[in-house]
Amino acid sequence: MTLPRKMLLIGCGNMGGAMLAGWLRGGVAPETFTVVDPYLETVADGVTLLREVPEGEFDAVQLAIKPQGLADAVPGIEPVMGPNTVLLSLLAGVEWETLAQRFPRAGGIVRIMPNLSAALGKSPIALAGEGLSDAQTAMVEALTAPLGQGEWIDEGHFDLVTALAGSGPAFVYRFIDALGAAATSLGLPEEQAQRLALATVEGASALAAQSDVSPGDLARRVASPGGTTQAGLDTLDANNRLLDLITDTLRAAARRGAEMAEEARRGG
Ligand SMILES: NC(=O)C1=CN([C@@H]2O[C@H](COP(=O)(O)OP(=O)(O)OC[C@H]3O[C@@H](n4cnc5c(N)ncnc54)[C@H](OP(=O)(O)O)[C@@H]3O)[C@@H](O)[C@H]2O)C=CC1
Ligand SMILES: O=C(O)[C@@H]1CCC=N1
Repeated sequence: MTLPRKMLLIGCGNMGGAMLAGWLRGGVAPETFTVVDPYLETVADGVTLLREVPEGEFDAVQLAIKPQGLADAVPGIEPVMGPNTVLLSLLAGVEWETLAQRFPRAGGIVRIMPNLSAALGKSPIALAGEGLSDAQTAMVEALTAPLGQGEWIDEGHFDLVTALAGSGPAFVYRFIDALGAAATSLGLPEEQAQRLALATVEGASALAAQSDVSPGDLARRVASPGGTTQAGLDTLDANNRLLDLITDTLRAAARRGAEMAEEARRGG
């Protein structure tokens, strides 16, 4: 494990903040981190908070700003890059090649796609990069370890993996809401319905994560033949309703990633 000695975090909002929380929770020394964020008010003890990119050398620089802010941010960030600096980019859609053109002096560039569960060390983390030394690869993998399950992927799959694993929590949160709202519309008090919906999804996903059988088999275990669950599953599965809806959902998210790649390529 070769964590960076000094790491610059540019942008510390929803996702950057979740990652920082995950690193600190995982025992990474707070003194490792310098955060640059225009309005963030506080950071954990030991972390340095700045308004502007400082001078100096960093082993790793993480970009966690909105993709649409990249063009404006580049001039301020580029000077901190050097042959010993690995750039990690969370920017959805923005391709490795676009980053390489914007940051030609970076010693290595990696696209990284976690989700908000990084704060709990439970995020899938997709990684894509090329030309990294063994030491740089080891550093990136050491950084992902406290946040969850790192996995190198083909960059051609990045938009789809972003839809699945980056945006995915939002789709799950919608499902929890729908479970509760549906029960409310059928007569259960709202607060009780929401509480039961959340507890059900929490328990079901924890069991699925620990189980040695597939989610499909678990669903079959819940469903007694001719019972209540089967009646519900038949409704979800009729004409592939749920599968088609989720396929359309991932397709729309991935397509937006491809559009954002194009916008970034054109300099947006
Ligand atoms: N949210 C998520 O679940 C996920 C997000 N991502 C990616 O992470 C990135 C960040 O998303 P998210 O955290 O949701 O966005 P947020 O808007 O919550 O966070 C971005 C932060 O960066 C700050 N910022 C903006 N410009 C600069 C700058 N030039 N220098 C330093 N800080 C700056 C913003 O400040 P201010 O608001 O004051 O402008 C804000 O605090 C995006 O590229 C997104 O694609 C990837 C996976 C999941
Ligand atoms: O919505 C977005 O564009 C980002 C990428 C994945 C999650 N949030």
